[in-house]
Amino acid sequence: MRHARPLPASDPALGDLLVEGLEVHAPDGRTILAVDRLQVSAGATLGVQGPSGAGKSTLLHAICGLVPVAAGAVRWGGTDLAALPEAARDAFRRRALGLIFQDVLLLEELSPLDNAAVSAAWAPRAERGAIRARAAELLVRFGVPQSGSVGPLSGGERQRVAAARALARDPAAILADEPTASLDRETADRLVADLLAAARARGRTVIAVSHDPAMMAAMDRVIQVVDGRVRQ
Ligand SMILES: Nc1ncnc2c1ncn2[C@@H]1O[C@H](COP(=O)(O)OP(=O)(O)OP(=O)(O)O)[C@@H](O)[C@H]1O
Repeated sequence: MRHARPLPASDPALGDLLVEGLEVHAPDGRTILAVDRLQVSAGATLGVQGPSGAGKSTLLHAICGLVPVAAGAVRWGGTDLAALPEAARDAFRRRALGLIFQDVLLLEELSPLDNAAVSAAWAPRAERGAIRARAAELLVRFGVPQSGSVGPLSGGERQRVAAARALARDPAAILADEPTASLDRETADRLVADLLAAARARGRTVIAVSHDPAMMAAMDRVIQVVDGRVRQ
């Protein structure tokens, strides 16, 4: 992987998230999400619940700059992600945000450790050792082997490798979409406990979409998304 300039270290002082007047439209122009105001303090954990098709994933994608927005602002501290061009949004996301999505895409030919430490590839040279060390530590904590290929890993183990990957660079905020969807109760509870403990220990923001009541119960605050609207 080649990058013109290494990205600076993750910024722990990213600040609060403030979403204002946000609108996301489908390609046919239909409004699929409209948020008047949503604030998440730096270091807080927020759960997002709601019926299927309500707009939860769209909200998460807008918050991390993965979908273009038709109107409004998505401010992380002083940066309005919605106002940035796509390349700058991508750079911001790589630098400041850790993503754990439902479809866990791992590099099949690499080991769990190489997958969890993959962000070292685009980090400045001086940070690479720390990222790899953190990735190794997280895999131990999550109970996943570091070596071998990821091919034979179970869905739950893959989910935990993805969580370690999201946390290894120590991002200022972690955004998760149904991180416990494919896990049994015990594994889900352990992942949530580990994820929140790791984030809280370092004052990191967590925003998680989930249908899992146990996960929602562990969050500082829970909002509902219904018909493309946020109910606080
Ligand atoms: N690219 C798109 N084109 C057209 N419609 C879309 C697009 N993306 C999302 N939608 C629609 O927007 C609505 C919200 O979708 P979204 O995936 O955000 O819901 P969700 O609450 O996350 O659902 P689930 O819980 O089933 O994952 C749905 O009606 C969906 O069909």
